[in-house]
Amino acid sequence: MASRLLLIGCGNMAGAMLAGWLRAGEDAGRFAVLDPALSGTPDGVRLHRTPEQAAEAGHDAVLLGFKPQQLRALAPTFQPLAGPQVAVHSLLGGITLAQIAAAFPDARAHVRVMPNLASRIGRSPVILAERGLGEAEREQVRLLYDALGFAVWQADETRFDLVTALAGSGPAFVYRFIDALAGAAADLGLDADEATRLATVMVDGAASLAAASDLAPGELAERVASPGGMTREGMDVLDQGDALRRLLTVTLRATADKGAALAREIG
Ligand SMILES: NC(=O)C1=CN([C@@H]2O[C@H](COP(=O)(O)OP(=O)(O)OC[C@H]3O[C@@H](n4cnc5c(N)ncnc54)[C@H](O)[C@@H]3O)[C@@H](O)[C@H]2O)C=CC1
Ligand SMILES: O=C(O)[C@@H]1CCC=N1
Repeated sequence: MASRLLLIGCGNMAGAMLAGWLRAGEDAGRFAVLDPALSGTPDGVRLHRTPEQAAEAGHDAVLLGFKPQQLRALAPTFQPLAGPQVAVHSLLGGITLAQIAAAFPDARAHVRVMPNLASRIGRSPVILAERGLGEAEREQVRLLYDALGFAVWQADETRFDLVTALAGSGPAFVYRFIDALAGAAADLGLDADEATRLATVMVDGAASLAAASDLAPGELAERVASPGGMTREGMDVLDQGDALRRLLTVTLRATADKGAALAREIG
């Protein structure tokens, strides 16, 4: 990995990544944070309040963890932190490698990174794209993000908004599903807290089983639905007119389209 990584903006997402790296046993001294709004950082992680403080401490890579809409306004302030010895990594949803490179033209390499909040527990997919890394450093970067779950290069950057919708935004859709399932059970008579607890543990177990199994999710679903039994009745409701698939197609399209819109906004 880059030996010293400066996280510029460390809110929900970069904070989850930092927690994930420390949980994975990375040395806290390798990380520093630049975020004027943060009340503190984990033990051993330096917190800088100004770019000047951060510049003095030094780093080999920066990870942009603020909002995409802030890129244009903040880039000039942070350009001195992204000189020819530094690689710029970006979490900014929708923002392309070309836009990151245009904002930080002096940096030696640029990496687009799409994790999700499960980074905190080392169970996030992390999608990567890059410009300017050598072969050996590509592997070091992959290993850095692999510590947060499962990191993979996406060679075709035109797919990045779609993988963002699936893997980065995906947890929000799963949480909506859990809420809806628990809410439905509560509407049908179950205690609301019990319904939420059962739905959450069920989704955790079902997802873990799918991840550990050689069987495709569709095949696992068939194994749950005993012939002539209860589950098929419910699956038929979800499958009617491809209702669930159609809903998720619209959901992913809207999410990915917003990525393109954010990129257009930046120009
Ligand atoms: N929340 C998520 O699950 C995911 C978020 N992302 C990306 O991560 C980025 C951050 O999103 P969140 O963490 O959700 O937002 P957030 O609002 O929780 O974090 C943003 C952080 O940036 C800091 N910040 C604002 N202005 C700053 C400045 N001038 N200098 C330094 N720091 C500054 C804020 O104090 C805050 O801590 C976005 O670009 C988003 O697209 C990517 C994948 C998933
Ligand atoms: O909502 C967002 O824009 C970010 C990108 C993926 C997840 N959160």
